[in-house]
Amino acid sequence: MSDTDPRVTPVADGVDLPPDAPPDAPPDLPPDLPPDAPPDAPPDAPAEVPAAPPARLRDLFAYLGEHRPVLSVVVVISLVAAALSLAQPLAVNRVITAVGAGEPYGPAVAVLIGLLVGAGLLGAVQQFLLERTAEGVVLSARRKLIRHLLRLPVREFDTRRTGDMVSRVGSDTTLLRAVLTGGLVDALGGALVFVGSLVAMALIDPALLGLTVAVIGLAVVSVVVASARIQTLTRASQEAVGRVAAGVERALTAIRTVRATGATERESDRLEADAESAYSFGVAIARVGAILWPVSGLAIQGAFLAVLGVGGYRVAAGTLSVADLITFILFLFMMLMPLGQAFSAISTVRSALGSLARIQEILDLPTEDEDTQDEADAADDAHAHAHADAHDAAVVVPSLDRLTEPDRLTDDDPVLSFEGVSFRYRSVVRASGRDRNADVILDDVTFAVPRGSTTAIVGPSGAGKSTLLALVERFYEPDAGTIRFEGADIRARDRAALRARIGYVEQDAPVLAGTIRDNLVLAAPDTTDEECRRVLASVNLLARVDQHPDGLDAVVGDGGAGLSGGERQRLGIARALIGNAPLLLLDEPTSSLDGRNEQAMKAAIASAAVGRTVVIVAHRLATVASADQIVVLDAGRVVAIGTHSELLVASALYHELARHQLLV
Ligand SMILES: Nc1ncnc2c1ncn2[C@@H]1O[C@H](COP(=O)(O)OP(=O)(O)OP(=O)(O)O)[C@@H](O)[C@H]1O
Repeated sequence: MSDTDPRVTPVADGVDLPPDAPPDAPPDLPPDLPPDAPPDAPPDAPAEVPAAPPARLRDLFAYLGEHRPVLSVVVVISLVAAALSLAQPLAVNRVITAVGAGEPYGPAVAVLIGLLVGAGLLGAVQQFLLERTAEGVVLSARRKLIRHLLRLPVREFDTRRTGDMVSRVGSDTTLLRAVLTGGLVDALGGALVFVGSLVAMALIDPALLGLTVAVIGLAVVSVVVASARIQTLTRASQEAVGRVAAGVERALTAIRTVRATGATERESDRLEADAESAYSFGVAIARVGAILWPVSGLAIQGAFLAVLGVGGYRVAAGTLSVADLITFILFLFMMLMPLGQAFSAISTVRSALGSLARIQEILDLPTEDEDTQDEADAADDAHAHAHADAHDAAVVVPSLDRLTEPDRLTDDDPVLSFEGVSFRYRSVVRASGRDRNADVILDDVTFAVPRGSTTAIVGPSGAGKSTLLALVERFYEPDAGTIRFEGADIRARDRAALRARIGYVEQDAPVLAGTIRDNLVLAAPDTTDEECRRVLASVNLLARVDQHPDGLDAVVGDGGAGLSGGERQRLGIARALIGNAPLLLLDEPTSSLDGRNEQAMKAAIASAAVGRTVVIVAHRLATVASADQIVVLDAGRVVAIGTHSELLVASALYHELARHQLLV
């Protein structure tokens, strides 16, 4: 990365901390890093969602609430330890007084040693409990995030970067640990020591105490002001870490393309720039932290010197005893210790709040089941649509009250039907702000899929074929129209129950990292090996699996590395078959298959079709020429429906597609 690259303008230079900046204002980013846009967002990154509001202390305490019993124990321990500490100067006073008076001082020394050992032991127990609870806080934050992330509407994954979400689970949660280990609970016990010391010092010499408080007050004010910046900077730093993770994920998932296009250096430079950005925010945090240390150091030294000077003068003047001055100074240090802890607790809590905002941002999103956004948008659109198309009788929007009960279905009723379905991707509409009609992906789509049939959907790339399948799976909701499955509007069915009745093989990544068996039994973990082998044989994959010494335990990497495109797709079909769902949605890969693979794919589809209804998005007409019906989609509209031979005559577009694929 060159020094002149504007993207790596050291943030440490840009992130100056104007004293009058509001606590939650974003740091002054370099000119090309506007606060509302992620620095270095790659041009192909999905539209970023706006940043969530900063987290509050109340949100943080919600995480500690689960651990209330053990934290109560810790607080009690820390209060007892504080009391033991507070008693130490008094014991010292007794020792000095006894020595001065020539009395036996052994018992006083024994008490002092007892106090020291007791405080030390309690400290160890407290430390362990705190560390364990801190791990518990991280664990519960991770659990919540994982549970929530995996249940977000599919729509959210269109606009968020995977690596950034991974980083929230891995890195942001870790910062929560510091809240407990970084002194918050210590500070509670410390508060007792602090107040106790203040009282003792006030009793010994109120004037000296006034002097001490004045010196320390200055330090407290500067620490509180500076720590507000830490929260803002930590948030920015964690955003940068999220971008690094997202960038690494982007590059690694397309590593072959990156290598083949000679983009390795550029990708590497870009990632390093993101890493430098994280570094720069880290340095800015360190700078603020560095201000805190001398401030607390100065407070300690200043208060000590002031007390020593003025107290020494008063001892000389005979208005204060030596034992009282020493006791006062011991209490002074006792008071300063928790103050130092409080300083560090303030900054760690601020850091944690910075990260917590990123965690909360995800947790505040509605899950797929709670989500009403699509429905609300769809209602808006249906309204607008009704106005625009009032004259267009072709757009049929059946209402839910026309539902057919599934148990009243006859064999002649279609298993699946689209009735006047229209759809646009919300992310595109929101991000572009363009004329919404320009983004219509499906427009008044109507067709029925007879029970037991194989229905192919064909059409040019981008016609909306895969989107049709995504709507059946309820990854998105239609803006208008109704999709019925087994007679019922799919919106009236529970998503999980609906999906359990449908086998879905997606186009791009039908294989998960893991073993062949892991992949097969994803939907039905109890499936036996015999059943796995039977299904693999039906999609013509058994011989391939048996070639491998590990058989069903053979590992396939991320994205199915180790299998060919056709094999991955057939493994996906096998997985869908194992669930034994009555409807199979199959999105055929776009890549050209060789003759043998094409035959294997045709055989797999034929096997899948036995006793089932199959809807297959087909890019290669040869694989679906024998389908019972073929739906031709063009720019989101159904332009023809028929069999292969009918369409060759009736549909110019189909004829054209067939001609290109040398089928006529
Ligand atoms: N998640 C998404 N967010 C926004 N737009 C999308 C999304 N998925 C697809 N699109 C757009 O919707 C249109 C239809 O895409 P779809 O994948 O359904 O087409 P397709 O007919 O299956 O194409 P292909 O044959 O190339 O697979 C395309 O213009 C595509 O860019």
